[in-house]
Amino acid sequence: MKSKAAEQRDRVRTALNRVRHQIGLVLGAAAGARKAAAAELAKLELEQQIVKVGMDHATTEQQHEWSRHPAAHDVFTALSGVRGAYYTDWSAGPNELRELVASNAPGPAGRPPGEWLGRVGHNPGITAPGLWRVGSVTTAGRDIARTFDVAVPLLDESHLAITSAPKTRPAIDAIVQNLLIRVLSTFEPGAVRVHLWDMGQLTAILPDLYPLSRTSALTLYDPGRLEDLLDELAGHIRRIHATGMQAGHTTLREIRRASGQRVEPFRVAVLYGNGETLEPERARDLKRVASGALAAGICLIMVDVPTAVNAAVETLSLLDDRRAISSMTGTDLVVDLDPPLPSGQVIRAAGRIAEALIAKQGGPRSFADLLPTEFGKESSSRELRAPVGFFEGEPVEVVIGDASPHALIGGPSGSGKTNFLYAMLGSMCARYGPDELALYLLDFKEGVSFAGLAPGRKDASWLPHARLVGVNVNTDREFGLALLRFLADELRRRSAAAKEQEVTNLADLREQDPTGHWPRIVAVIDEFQYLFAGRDGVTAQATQLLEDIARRGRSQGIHLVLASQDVAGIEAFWGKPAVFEQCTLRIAMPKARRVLAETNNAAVSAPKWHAVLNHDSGVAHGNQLAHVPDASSKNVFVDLQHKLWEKYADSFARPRLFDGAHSPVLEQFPVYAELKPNDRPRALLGQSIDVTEAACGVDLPRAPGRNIAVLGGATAEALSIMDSAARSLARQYEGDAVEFVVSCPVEACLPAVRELVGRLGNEGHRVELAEDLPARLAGIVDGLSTADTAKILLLYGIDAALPVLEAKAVGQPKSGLDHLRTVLKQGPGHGIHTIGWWRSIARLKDTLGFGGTDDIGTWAALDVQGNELSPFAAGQVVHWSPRPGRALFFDRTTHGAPEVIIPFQRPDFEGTGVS
Ligand SMILES: Nc1ncnc2c1ncn2[C@@H]1O[C@H](COP(=O)(O)OP(=O)(O)OP(=O)(O)O)[C@@H](O)[C@H]1O
Repeated sequence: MKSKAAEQRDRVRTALNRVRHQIGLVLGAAAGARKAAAAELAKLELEQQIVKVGMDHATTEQQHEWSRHPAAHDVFTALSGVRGAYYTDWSAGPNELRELVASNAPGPAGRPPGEWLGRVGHNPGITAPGLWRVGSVTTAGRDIARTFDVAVPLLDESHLAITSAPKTRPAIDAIVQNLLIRVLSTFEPGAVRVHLWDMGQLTAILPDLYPLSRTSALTLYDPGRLEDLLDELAGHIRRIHATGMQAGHTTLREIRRASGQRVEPFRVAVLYGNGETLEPERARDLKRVASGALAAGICLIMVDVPTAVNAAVETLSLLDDRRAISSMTGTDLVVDLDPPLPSGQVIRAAGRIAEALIAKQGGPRSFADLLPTEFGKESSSRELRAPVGFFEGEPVEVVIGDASPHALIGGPSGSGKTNFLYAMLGSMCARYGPDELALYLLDFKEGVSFAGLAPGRKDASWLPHARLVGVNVNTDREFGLALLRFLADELRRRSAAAKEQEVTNLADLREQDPTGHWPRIVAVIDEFQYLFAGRDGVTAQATQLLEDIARRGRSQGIHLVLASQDVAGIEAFWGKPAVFEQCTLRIAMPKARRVLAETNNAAVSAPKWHAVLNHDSGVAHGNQLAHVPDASSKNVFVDLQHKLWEKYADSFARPRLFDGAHSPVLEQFPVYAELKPNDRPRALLGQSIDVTEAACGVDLPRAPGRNIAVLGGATAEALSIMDSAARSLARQYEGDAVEFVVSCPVEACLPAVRELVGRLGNEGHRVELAEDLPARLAGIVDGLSTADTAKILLLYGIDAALPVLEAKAVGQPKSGLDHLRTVLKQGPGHGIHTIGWWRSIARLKDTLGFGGTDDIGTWAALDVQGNELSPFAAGQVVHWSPRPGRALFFDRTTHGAPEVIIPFQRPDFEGTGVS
């Protein structure tokens, strides 16, 4: 019998064995699970490895290694299953992609080159293909069905950034050139412009496209001047943005869609960098351009330019010279790049596009192309708008209105400024009738550039829009001043009318006052810098008036067009920024300096017979290049003028012609012809330098001081003034109601004087050529108190008579000079007026003695200096530079300051020896 203890031990042992068994079981299960897990892990690792490398991409050794894996069979079976299923789904994928590319990259954008290369595109550029082919991707399987096209968006969709791999420049050039020729071949010529910049080279960038470089379709930039390209692009962006904003659009695409017109070409700018970051300023500019470019139809293709831009960018990273990774297809797919298009074919294609573009531009257009089919159909109520030239066949317009009220035109001599003015005036006059546009034309140049616009001897026609034509005014700056004064007066008149109608601009005034005559006024002043040619009163007044007109003319429809040959003209503005700033329309002829903004060099490179038009104060983005047709050749403008003249001449008055080279003729002066006997005779001395044709005259009432002194040694002018004064007075007295007493001690002048005496006598007047002047004066003084007949004393060269006058006759208390002084002092009150010619001021002073200058109430000075005249002009400073054919005239009763006049041309007569 087992002891109790033994039994207990057996029980424990048994229990322990059971536990051991259980533990063994658990451990066995755990080991099995672990093994299974390890196998699963190995299987998954294998699967991962296979997926990573690709079932078909493994090397033979790899394949072999995999096949030795215990799970190889399972894994390959599973993966083949998955892949099979996937490819069953994907079988439609390549096709879908092909169709997608085909529909978004039609024609040259995506089709093989044989179908289009060498043909000129027809797409007008209102819309653009969305994608442009660069290559293809073939997915695993290597069967044709799994190859699909790869294309990138460009133009207004996305930029493209290309990153090179070593030795891939030719491959990159091929990508870029293929893309560019696809783009260029898609659109009609002119619809796309390509800009090329390569940091490393100037000339050898994509040479196959060079045939296009003689057109605007291709522009190359200096390697060191990326800023030029960026500035230009920034300018386009700003301009397009501004145009779009006005019409309520934010992108060029919207503007095109809304207007149905291309408006602006697409632009593709290719930037070749070197993989290094740009200098900070350029990088900033580039970022700025890139962010606004797409909305303006500008696309950047950046090669190795590692600047992150804040805009849509697709990427192509080259793996080698045939393959790349594209952001369009993701990193798993390798793009097989299209091979370069055959160089010869690209050159030919570029050549054809260039020829088509040149042909389309139609070569130089003619003046007739600027003219509308029907004349005078436009209203100038809001603005004046007229084409002045062409760019690539498209008209380029000048706009003068509230936004661009005044124009500044600059260009060196011979650059075509005058021609431009003619083109502009012709184009405007053909569009706007004389009721809509009134011209005031002034040319300070020597020559007669505007003379043909007024009726002439050879051609009786005139430009009906012209109200005033001033030529040969280079010495008559006062005429410029007169024009400015006239414009300032007109400005006031218009302001007053606007105020009365409670409006603020011309358009509204015309609306409120439809029967009023409110044409837009354009005042053209060629070589305007002459206005500022001296440090004198003319310059000061001209500056003030010009500033006033420039500032306020805008809203009253008074516009200045200031032209100048050289920098001097513009320098005249220094210190007068108001005028300069108001000239927001700038027109720079080739090589013009300072007309455009300082950093804007467009005029430097402008070709002959072109002009850079800029409505934005000369800032680069406002540049518009235009070929200006020849408007100045024989009969070109004249033909238009004849047509306009026939149409309007009956209803509009002829313009006033002021020709500084011609003295006026008294007999041809309407004021002279209209003179009749009257109580207040008026002596005409010459022509006023004024916008309206006015004679300047001296009233000779019976009042003290009403004598006239002609001062200076310029004989011809002095005779002229004496002559016109006498003849005009003669017409205002009945036959013998006046007596002319004439004296002329100057031998050389006697024939002229005798001629006048004869003429006055023939007209029935009492006229006496006094031989003994002292005696005659004594007689006049004696008869002063009883004088009833008016007397005009015409005393030529009194200074020559002074010795005789000073001598006292024996027994006489008074000399002839004393009598003369009495006549000068008391005569006018009794209707006895002296018109005397002193050849020097000193002699006049001698004549007057200590009695002061009051008896000389009016004078006309010739070749005497201004400072000598002060005592006769109430002590004021007198600016006067004597010049032939002009006199300085002052009438104490009517003038604040003296004015320049033009003595009349004395009728020719024989035998005077003085002319
Ligand atoms: N667009 C053009 N096409 C053909 N010929 C032109 C053109 N522009 C100007 N010309 C010719 O060039 C010459 C000089 O032109 P224009 O008189 O207009 O120059 P300018 O700049 O006014 O010179 P200047 O200030 O010396 O008068 C003229 O004989 C004119 O016929």
